[in-house]
Amino acid sequence: MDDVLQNIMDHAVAVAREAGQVVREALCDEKQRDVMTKSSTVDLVTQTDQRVEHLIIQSVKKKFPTHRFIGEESVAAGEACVLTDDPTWIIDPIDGTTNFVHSFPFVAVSIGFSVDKKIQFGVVYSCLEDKMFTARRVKEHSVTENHLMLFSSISDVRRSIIATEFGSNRETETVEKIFSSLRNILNIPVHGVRGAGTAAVNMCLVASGCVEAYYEVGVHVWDVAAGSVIVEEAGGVLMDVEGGPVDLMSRRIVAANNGTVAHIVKEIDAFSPTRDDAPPTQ
Ligand SMILES: O=P(O)(O)O[C@H]1[C@H](O)[C@@H](O)[C@H](O)[C@H](O)[C@@H]1O
Ligand SMILES: [Mg+2]
Ligand SMILES: [Mg+2]
Repeated sequence: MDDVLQNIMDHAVAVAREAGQVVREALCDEKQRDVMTKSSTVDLVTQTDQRVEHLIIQSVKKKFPTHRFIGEESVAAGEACVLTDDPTWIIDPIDGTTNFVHSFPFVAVSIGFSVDKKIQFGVVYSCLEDKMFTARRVKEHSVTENHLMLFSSISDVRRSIIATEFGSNRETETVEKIFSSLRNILNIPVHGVRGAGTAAVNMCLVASGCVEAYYEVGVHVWDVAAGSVIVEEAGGVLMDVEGGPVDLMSRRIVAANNGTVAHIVKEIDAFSPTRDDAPPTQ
């Protein structure tokens, strides 16, 4: 199985790079950044998101015809978001669509691969930085192209930088919760709070030791599937925002180094968005 998995992972890296090239070219063409909206007026999608997801799925289907898919834009188009034991590609064609639309320079292609409901490997290609992050759920972990993982050993949360995002839900109660968590964390006080505008890149920042923790409520499984392996294989931990094991379908995540995770979890004003795998409402 090892060689088989490596073969699949090599394909994921190659197709992520190909997809990244499409994204880079699309950035120079305003038409390809024309905005449509999904769950709210600030939940953006472009024809490039759809095109890149199609490219990835078609490329994988040719090589691995029995594999299944959970893709952000396919789910938006009505496909079910159900993780089975079958080999499944979990795809976010453009993580950071708002960044893409505004040319804010952090945009990633994120691909996680799951078997038996466990993510086996993750590939995050931060395509404007041209950084490829990969990790496989075995002892080995690697970040190609010299982007070494330098995991943070800071255990004093007051010396940390915490990454988070504001998401795309602007309901008053949600915004209140987001600011309540942010206020608690700033008041620790931490050195700073940052956000790259993409969950996948934020998780790679944790794996690289650039930030000590990343948390968000409202993410989706395609935002965090790949990053989850990258963080764990770098030596980090994943947790639910109220402590306990993370559930990638729950839309809640903390990814952190060991020293700060407990402190961050204490400060988050948690809430529970509708799960990714909830049956559709009629
Ligand atoms: O929709 P895309 O794929 O760009 O992903 C999301 C980000 O990854 C979130 O962290 C972020 O908070 C946003 O919700 C953003 O939408
Ligand atoms: Mg995303
Ligand atoms: Mg996306």
